[in-house]
Amino acid sequence: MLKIFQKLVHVPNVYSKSTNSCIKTQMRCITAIGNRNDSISEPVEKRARLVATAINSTIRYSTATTVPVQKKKKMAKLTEQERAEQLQPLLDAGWSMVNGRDAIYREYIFQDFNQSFRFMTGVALLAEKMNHHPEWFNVYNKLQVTMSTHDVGGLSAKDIRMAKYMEEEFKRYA
Ligand SMILES: C[C@H](O)[C@H](O)[C@H]1CNC2=NC(N)=NC(=O)C2=N1
Repeated sequence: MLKIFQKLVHVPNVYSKSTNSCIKTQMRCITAIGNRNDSISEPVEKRARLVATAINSTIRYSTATTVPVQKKKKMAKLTEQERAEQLQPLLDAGWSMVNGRDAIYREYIFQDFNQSFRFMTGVALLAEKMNHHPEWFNVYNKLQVTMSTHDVGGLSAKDIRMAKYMEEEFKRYA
C-alpha cells in the first residue's frame, strides 16, 4: 500500500515542518485505511489515488503559504548620525565616553544598598530580556555601569536602549 502511495504523493524538497508532519499523519492514516480488510468496495489503488490527490493539494497549499523565515536584524555599531541624535542626550544626562573604548559609563548614587539593588534588579530583568548585559560594579549605595556591545566591538542601539531605561528608572529614586 505505502509503495503505491509514495509514487502518487509529490513531496517537495523544501517544505515547512508543519507540512511534513501533516504528510506523515496523512500517510499513517492512509496506510491504516489501505490495510483495513473490511468490505470497502473501492479497490486499494483508487483509494490511494483519491487520498494522494488530497495530500498533494495540502502540500501545494502549505508550500504556497510557507513564509520565508525572517532573518534576525544584524546588530551594528552606532552611526555618526545615531550618536549625535541618540547618544548625545545621554552624555548630557550624566553618561560619559570611556577612555580608549567605544563604551559609555555612568555612576548612580542611591540612598542605601536596598535602593541600588532594587534598581539593579530591574536592569537585570531587561538585560535578560534583551540578551544584553551591563558591565557594573556596586558597593553599598553606589553603582558604576559601563555599557558597550561586545558582539560589535562598540556602542550599538542596545546600549542606548538600556542606558535610556536606566535614566528613566533612576528618576524614581531622585
Ligand atoms: C552569547 C550571548 O548571546 C552574547 O554574548 C550576548 C550576551 N550579552 C551581551 N551583552 C553585551 N553588553 N554585549 C554583547 O555583545 C552581548 N552578547
